[in-house]
Amino acid sequence: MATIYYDHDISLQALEDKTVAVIGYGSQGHAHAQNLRDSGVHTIVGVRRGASFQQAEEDGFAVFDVASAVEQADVVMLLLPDERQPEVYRQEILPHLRPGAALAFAHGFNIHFSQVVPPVGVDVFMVAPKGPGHLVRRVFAAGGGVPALAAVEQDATGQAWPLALAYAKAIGAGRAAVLTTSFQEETETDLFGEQAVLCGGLSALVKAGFDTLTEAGYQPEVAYFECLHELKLIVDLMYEGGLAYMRYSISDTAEWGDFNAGPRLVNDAVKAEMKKILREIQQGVFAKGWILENQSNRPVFNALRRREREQPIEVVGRRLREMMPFIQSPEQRAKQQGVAVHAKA
Ligand SMILES: NC(=O)C1=CN([C@@H]2O[C@H](COP(=O)(O)OP(=O)(O)OC[C@H]3O[C@@H](n4cnc5c(N)ncnc54)[C@H](OP(=O)(O)O)[C@@H]3O)[C@@H](O)[C@H]2O)C=CC1
Ligand SMILES: CC[C@](O)(C(C)=O)C(=O)O
Repeated sequence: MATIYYDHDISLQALEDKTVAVIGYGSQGHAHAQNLRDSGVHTIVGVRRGASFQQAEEDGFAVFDVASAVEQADVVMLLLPDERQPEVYRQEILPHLRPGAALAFAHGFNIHFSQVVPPVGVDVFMVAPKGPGHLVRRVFAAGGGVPALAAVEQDATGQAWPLALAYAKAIGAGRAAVLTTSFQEETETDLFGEQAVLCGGLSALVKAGFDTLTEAGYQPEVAYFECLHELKLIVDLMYEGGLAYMRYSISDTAEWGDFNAGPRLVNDAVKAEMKKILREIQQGVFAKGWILENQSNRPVFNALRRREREQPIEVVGRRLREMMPFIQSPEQRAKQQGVAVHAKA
């Protein structure tokens, strides 16, 4: 059984009189920085000059280049894209880390796969929210929290655990659940979840459903609402009350179809493929491929990203969402709530 901490188990004392430098002001960065500040933690931002730098300044933070932020920090939370972290770490972080400072991560990839090797004498911990950064901020601002996994890789000061837990509480995770884990467990389960279920598995399921309906001659708009739009409404029920609450709300006809069709689709062959994906993650095969893809300037990633944006389901979806002004686009939400939208190429 996991050890789970909640707000009432955790003290913020370990962060008192400390400066946290949030490095990167993208999806996770803006959320951590704003939640920490709202929790009374002295927070500065370190990022290169550009859109994020400007946004962090507009959001009222003292913003510095990475090296200057690190020089001032007791806790350095590394929220750059995983693939950029090793180079920035070597050039702009390691030479400026204070002895006894803490180096923190929101995902274990670079520590687990040895792309970042911290010196002895610093604490190394992780607080990995189990949710997208924009929701880490949105849920916190609404009074809730996104659960997080916490781990300590190196405890040089003897204070790494109270610090990690205090950090988790300050970003709102203690309102939901803070689970203790290891860098290895977080890295492998996170990569598996995003590939097999949350992002890869789900996108492929949605697209396959949309294609099946449109190839059979049904209208793309009908297929979009059936296979993508309604998914959010169904998943909201699962989030609130598990599978049982979703099944309580849907018709008995739908529930009967769920029981019968689900296992035919996600059958032993699919589970065998999931196990293969997990093995590739555990053996470092996925990590190696992703590192090499980045070293060669992302030729495959960029081609796939371009192709995916022009899929028929995306084209019809953009048009239909324009007619539903109550669904805020990322840009509208940012304008209304003053939150950052990090543009991706
Ligand atoms: N996205 C998520 O919801 C989740 C992410 N994580 C983890 O959080 C970490 C951050 O990921 P994420 O928030 O997605 O990252 P983003 O891509 O959203 O943000 C990247 C930020 O880093 C800045 N940046 C990029 N390159 C450099 C550089 N060379 N020097 C200085 N700043 C730079 C960007 O600035 P600019 O505007 O100039 O490009 C931007 O502010 C990762 O470890 C990830 O695995 C964990 C859980 C969920
Ligand atoms: C599901 C994707 C994720 O793992 C996340 C939001 O938790 C990520 O790395 O972005």
